[in-house]
Amino acid sequence: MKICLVDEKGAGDGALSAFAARWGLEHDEDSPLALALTARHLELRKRDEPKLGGIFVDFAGGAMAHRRKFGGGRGEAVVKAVGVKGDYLPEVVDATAGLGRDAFVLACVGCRVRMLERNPAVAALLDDGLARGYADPEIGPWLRERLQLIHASSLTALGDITPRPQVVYLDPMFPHRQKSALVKKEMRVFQALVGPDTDADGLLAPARRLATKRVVVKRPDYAPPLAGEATANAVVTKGHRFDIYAGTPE
Ligand SMILES: C[S@@+](CC[C@H](N)C(=O)[O-])C[C@H]1O[C@@H](n2cnc3c(N)ncnc32)[C@H](O)[C@@H]1O
Repeated sequence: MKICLVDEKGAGDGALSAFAARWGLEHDEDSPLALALTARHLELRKRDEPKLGGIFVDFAGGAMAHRRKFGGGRGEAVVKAVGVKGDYLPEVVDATAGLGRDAFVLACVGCRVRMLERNPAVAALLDDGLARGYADPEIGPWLRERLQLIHASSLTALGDITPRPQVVYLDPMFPHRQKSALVKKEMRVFQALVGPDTDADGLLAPARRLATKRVVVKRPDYAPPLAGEATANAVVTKGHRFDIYAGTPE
């Protein structure tokens, strides 16, 4: 994938090309998107709209820390949708990890989550956030146990995942209905990188074969069900639906 790679921490040409090779990235001076290695973290920017600011993954601080400390915990819709109850904490494969927010909410309540992300720049952002999260004295010890990243496409990789999880979680990108100026700044930067996941329908069948208990699909409330497969079972919030499908018992 071509993107403008920026070295702001003085990593040097060798380190920058090793980083590019590791993630399958190619430096492109003319790309409208930049991935900057700064002294603190890896940051994605939209070069033609600098006012939007950069995005990076931060599990230990910022909005995710606030959500961990003051958010809904077991009351979060995604937690209810995967079926957490009492001592039951399902193992989850998050097959469309993105910036890892939903996976982190699940990890915070005690679920083990294997995240799959195919976009190399998103995977690099996530890996950078995980490394800092793993090193954090407060969350590091349990985060290392509960949250892992696999850089792969779920369309092909779901068939090889062992051991099988109880739940597979899907949250593919869906075209936004709001005019782009209204979409949150951060979301605009992310959308510029990822775009709609037009092949997402192909994820439902392999996800249902892999999960031993259920598949949960997050959709905006105006979106049709994934792969046109309607289900009566869903957790509904303001703005979203978490559609629930049966998996394949062992
Ligand atoms: C809407 S975002 C997910 C947001 C995530 N739930 C969160 O809480 O941050 C969708 C992500 O799924 C990824 N994705 C889509 N199809 C995929 C596939 N077949 N395999 C792996 N990742 C995929 C996209 O690259 C994108 O980063």
